[in-house]
Amino acid sequence: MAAIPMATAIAELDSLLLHGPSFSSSTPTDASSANSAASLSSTPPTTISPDSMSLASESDPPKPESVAASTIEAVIPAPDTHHIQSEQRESGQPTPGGDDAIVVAEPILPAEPPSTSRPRRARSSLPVYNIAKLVGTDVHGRRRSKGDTVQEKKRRTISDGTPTRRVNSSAEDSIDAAVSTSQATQGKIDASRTSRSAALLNTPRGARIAKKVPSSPAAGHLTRRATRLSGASAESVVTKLSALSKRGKKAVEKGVSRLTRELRRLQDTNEFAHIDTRPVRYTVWSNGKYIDIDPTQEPPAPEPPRKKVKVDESPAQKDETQPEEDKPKDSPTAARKPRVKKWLDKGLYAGQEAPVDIFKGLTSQEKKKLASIPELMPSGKPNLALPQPMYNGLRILINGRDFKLPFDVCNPLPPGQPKPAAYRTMTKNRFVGNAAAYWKKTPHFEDFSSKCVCKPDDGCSEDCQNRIMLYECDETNCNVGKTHCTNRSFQDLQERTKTGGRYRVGVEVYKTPDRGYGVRSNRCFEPNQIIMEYTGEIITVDECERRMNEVYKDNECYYLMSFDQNMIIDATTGSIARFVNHSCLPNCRMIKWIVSGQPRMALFAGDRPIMTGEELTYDYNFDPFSAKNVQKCLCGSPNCRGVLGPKPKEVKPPKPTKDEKKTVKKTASKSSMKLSAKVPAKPSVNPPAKSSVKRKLKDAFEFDGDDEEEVNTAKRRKMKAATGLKRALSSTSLKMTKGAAKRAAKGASTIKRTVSSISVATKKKRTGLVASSKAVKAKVTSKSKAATITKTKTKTTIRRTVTNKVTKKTYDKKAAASTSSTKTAATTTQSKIDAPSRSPSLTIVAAGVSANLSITTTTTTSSSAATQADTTKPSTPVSSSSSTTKKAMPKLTLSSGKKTSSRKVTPSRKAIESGLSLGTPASGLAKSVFNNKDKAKAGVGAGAGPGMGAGLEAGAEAKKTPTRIKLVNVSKK
Ligand SMILES: C[S@@+](CC[C@H](N)C(=O)[O-])C[C@H]1O[C@@H](n2cnc3c(N)ncnc32)[C@H](O)[C@@H]1O
Repeated sequence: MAAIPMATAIAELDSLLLHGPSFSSSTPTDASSANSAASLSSTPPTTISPDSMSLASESDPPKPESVAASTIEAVIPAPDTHHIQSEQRESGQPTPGGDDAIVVAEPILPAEPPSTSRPRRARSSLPVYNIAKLVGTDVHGRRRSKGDTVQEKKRRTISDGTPTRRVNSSAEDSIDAAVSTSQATQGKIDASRTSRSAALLNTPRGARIAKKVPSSPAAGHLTRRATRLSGASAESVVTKLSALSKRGKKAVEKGVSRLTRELRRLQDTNEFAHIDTRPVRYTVWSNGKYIDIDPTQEPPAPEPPRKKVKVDESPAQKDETQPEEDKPKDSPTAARKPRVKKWLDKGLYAGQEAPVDIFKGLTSQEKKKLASIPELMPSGKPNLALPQPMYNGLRILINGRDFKLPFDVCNPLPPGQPKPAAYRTMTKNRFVGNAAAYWKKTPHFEDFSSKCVCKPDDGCSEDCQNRIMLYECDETNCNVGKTHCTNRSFQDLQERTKTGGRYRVGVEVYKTPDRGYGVRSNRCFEPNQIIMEYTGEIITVDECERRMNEVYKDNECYYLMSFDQNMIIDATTGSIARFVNHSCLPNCRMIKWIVSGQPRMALFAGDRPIMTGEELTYDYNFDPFSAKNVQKCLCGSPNCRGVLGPKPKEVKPPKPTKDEKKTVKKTASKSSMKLSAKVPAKPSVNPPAKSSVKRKLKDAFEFDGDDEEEVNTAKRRKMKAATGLKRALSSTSLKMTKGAAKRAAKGASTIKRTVSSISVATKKKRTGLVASSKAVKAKVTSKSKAATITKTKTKTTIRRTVTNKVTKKTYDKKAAASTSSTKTAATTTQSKIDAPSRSPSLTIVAAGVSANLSITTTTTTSSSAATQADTTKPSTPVSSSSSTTKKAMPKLTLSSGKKTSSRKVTPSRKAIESGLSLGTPASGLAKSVFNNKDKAKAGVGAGAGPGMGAGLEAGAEAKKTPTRIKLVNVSKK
């Protein structure tokens, strides 16, 4: 092997690499050399052909044979002359690296004879690619050509900074390409040598490289080694090729040849080789959120330990609830101990004992019903797997109930309802002004000190006398105790709502499409269940009048309701019950109860359950007093009355039987007082005329259309009462009345009241009633000027004044209660006579019939109104006003007497409520005392209800419009 200068060898090697073995046929010529030189020095090509010099080494991989060639450490004979070689020889430049340099090169192949075929460049069949364009770098061409620095910035480097090819195909690129190809071919080529060879080029880059390239081979070797260590070049294509078969290699070579220059430029990078040198970071996700854990940051401070629960815990529980940090660190197992979830062993009601006595807690009726359902009777063997619900299940099974999912499971109510403008709420009634004093003077139920006589099994249900009288049971008046008592609605309400929440409160205000605001249910309610209390300021009539004239004169809505006696609830400041609208077919009732001696009004569900989302309504029994104030009713019920007006009156009384006539006779003769209020109304319309009497009687009986069944019952009862009354009225003469009044004055008249078989009287009181014959006569002649009801033998005097500007009615009532020692055949009951000093509607309780027995007299002239006004002069001892009738009510016997039994006369709770609901809002006792002369301000007195304001305003129209005189009478036997 002949030694040749190293420079020559390198030059030859470069030449070889640049041309590539495959191009050897075309390279030997000088023309091609010149061509190559031109190519090397040219600006980056925009078009590169496969036979271009710059691409030759890239596009044509070495032959497989050359891969297997071992490293040659010798002189490599130059296959052909090259212009660089020539230059070197001519210039006599020393070979960089010296003679001892190790050159790694592939074996030299024998030169092929010159090809006779046309030059490749001329071959139009070969595709021509604009690589720069393809890779998107052609836009930088001009800038680079001007020596822009971008050129340098764009240069890719391998890990140790060794420059590789650039996009353009300048001379240095060509050299770099050659070097890369050489590396790819042999994998052992010394980069420093190549760089040196590049440095030999007479180009700016050559000059730069010449400066940078270290002169010592060791330095170059280091660079080489570092390049290999980068990981990218070590896994070169050629290395892979060596492991492939011939065909596989060809395929790879073909693929490689198609690699774009850009990709090839990148193939040594970590990204290309998918080598991620960054440290691995594990992301942490919690509850669907990415948690950025910065290892440099300190872990967050542990949460402060929670407050200790006061309840006693077992040691095991304590151990579980103890925070991790509190646990001893020397017991890692304890710290890692997972929390154990406890599951019920069996069934929904696991853990609850099956009731031993399934009758326990049921009412007597429920017990009876349960006994009639064999399926529900205990089989003797308790079902431990699925015991029945302990508390309510059986009751629900017995009674049945419409079912709806609980509120929090299924809430059909759309949220975000518009709410009324801020208004002041009041959860408890507040007496304003003289109202409190007035109430204290009123003979209410303080003297009702006896307890009910219910048994625990009964649970103060339908027959509880407290319930019948609309007293709520409490510790003082209940015989069965809180556990069994079911007559504690207001207490239940308080219990239910004390913790608040939509479901517990159960109602919400919402905007109705056409009636302003309304109230709807947020939950289900059972029939007759208390829903919410109607609270507000309790004011006197005078105060109400003042407010109407001064404060509310411009209001469209009034929230005034007749409450008790002459008092009114003004809910302008009050509970949201004031927003409850009217319906002619309501699902609720407004009922007044006495709770711990105080009157309270509340909205109760009607006779059917109320579903979630239903609008709550009750019948206002609205009396507009004037056509001017009539409002159209928009309740939309099938039986809608069309206007917000009073309940219809109906019921044609049947002809009385002989027995009834006799009874009436007796009744009339016995209690003349009861007629004192009634008599005046009657003759005013029909002195003796029977047809008129009939009509009046027909008018007299109102009924509540809420409950059909109840209505029927009420009708029957009313009919009986009506016959008696009719008879009494028709046969009453002045003389008789006078005599009766005398007897009453003597206390001979006994008022009986049959409520139930339970005697509730604790005090015997005698009531004397003096009804002046003059007053009665005046009433009969419709001049009713005065009626004096005087109860003598007691010293209690109640002055009740319904004040209008002109009208005043004064009652002197000297006994709050009377005694009854007389007993009926079936029941002997003496009730407290004056118990019904509650609102007139409540007086129905005594008779067990429809609460309000009203006689409406229509007077059409102002003179009659004036006459009435006269009757109400303060100086005149009272009269036929509604107030009078209220007081007289208990004294009018409606029961048929002889065959009266407790069962017969005991009103059902529904009947009472029905009657009450009738009486509460605007049913208007005060309406009866309608003082035309004074512009109907008497209407305020008891007009009550939302319609009261209208009643007041109607006063102006009083002279022109018919005056309604409504007398409400309830008698007691
Ligand atoms: C006590 S307020 C009831 C709450 C009232 N909707 C509000 O927005 O304040 C009574 C008034 O509501 C209206 N209203 C109630 N029920 C009605 C009905 N069924 N049809 C028409 N208007 C009704 C009448 O204007 C009535 O004077």
